[in-house]
Amino acid sequence: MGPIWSSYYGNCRSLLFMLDASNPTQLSASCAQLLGLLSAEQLAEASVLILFNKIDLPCYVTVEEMKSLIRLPDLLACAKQNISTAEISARKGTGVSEVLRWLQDPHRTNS
Ligand SMILES: Nc1nc2c(ncn2[C@@H]2O[C@H](COP(=O)(O)OP(=O)(O)OP(=O)(O)O)[C@@H](O)[C@H]2O)c(=O)[nH]1
Repeated sequence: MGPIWSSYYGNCRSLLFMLDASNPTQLSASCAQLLGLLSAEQLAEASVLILFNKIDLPCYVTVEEMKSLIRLPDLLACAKQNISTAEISARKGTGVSEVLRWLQDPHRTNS
């Protein structure tokens, strides 16, 4: 779906980017897609929430290691957007209330 994402950039204020925390083999491709989104001019004002999903599944790489592999500290420092992260399990519902709070937070954006 990545090639058509740009059709949805207009008026986008909030961006939820979901990574599969149970499958590190997708990490580099996901990171490249994330960098593309963060560098899109139309998304410069958007608030970004990076979701590490499927934390209920075992994985040989921890979420902290994944954050390091995608160089999250550098992204937070260099991106124009306000970026937050959350660790969730969409299947079990873990962390989903945090995501809803983020979406409803009026201080997250200026508009
Ligand atoms: N264990 C677990 N499974 C999940 C979670 N979220 C989604 N899934 C399952 O992952 C499978 C793929 O989900 P999709 O929503 O189709 O995601 P996708 O991006 O198309 O596919 P994947 O890359 O495999 O995640 C489905 O069987 C979902 O039920 C989760 O948090 N934990």
